[in-house]
Amino acid sequence: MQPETGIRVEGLAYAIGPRPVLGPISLHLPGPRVGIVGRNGSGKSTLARLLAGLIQPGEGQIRIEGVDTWQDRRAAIATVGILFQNPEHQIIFPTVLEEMVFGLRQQGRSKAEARQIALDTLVTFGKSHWQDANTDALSQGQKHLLCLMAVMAMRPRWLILDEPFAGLDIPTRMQLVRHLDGCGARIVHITHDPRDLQDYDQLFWLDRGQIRATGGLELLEDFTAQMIRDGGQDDLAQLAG
Ligand SMILES: Nc1ncnc2c1ncn2[C@@H]1O[C@H](COP(=O)(O)OP(=O)(O)OP(=O)(O)O)[C@@H](O)[C@H]1O
Repeated sequence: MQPETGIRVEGLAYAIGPRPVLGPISLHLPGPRVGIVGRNGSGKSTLARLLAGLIQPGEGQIRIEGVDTWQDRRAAIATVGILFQNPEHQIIFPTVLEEMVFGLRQQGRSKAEARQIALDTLVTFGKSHWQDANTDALSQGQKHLLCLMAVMAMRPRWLILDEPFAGLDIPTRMQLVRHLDGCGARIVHITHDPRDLQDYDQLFWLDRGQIRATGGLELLEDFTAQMIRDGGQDDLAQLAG
């Protein structure tokens, strides 16, 4: 039998209390680059966390390269990494090297091996001089890059990006895109901003927890047109039930 490839989402649903937040959805994301676009509150972060195996599906299953990301956590941390919108939610150690070593230790590597891989990764990114830097003293863009380096040190086959460029200026964004393009992982990029997905050809539109459309770049035009129509309304006034 051929090994399973890509991301398979089957009957995935998630609710918070009585309130359905996502799904049920079924998808096959072959990669290498998948874009998911949706409005605020459409369920993007929930989907990102489910894909990375950080929260338990209410119903259904997610398999990435055949690994059930919730059931098999050990295999999952070798298969999928996630970058959050806010690096402050990811960085917990006082120095760059310690931050990078942590995930590798979680993968079961020895101290010496984890340290060596972290140092090698810093060399690959041209950032060896960062190893003893204080993480608190990094700029927002530098914190994003540290998170990317820390996750790439773990050599995931897939990287889930949850609005990774929100709040970054144009040069910082361009530099991060360059690093991402060269990182070698397959990517699921989840965002509210269609401009982030101009180079993506497998696109999905997430709307109120459901997949509203699937397609190529034309999907971004439809999404933008709908967003402009929504902008003419006052749906911010509606509170979630
Ligand atoms: N802890 C929570 N309690 C209640 N409702 C929640 C909670 N977390 C998320 N939700 C609701 O679930 C829905 C999906 O949230 P999610 O954060 O996944 O959306 P999103 O598309 O990432 O939003 P944004 O773009 O604003 O970050 C939203 O309607 C949100 O209000």
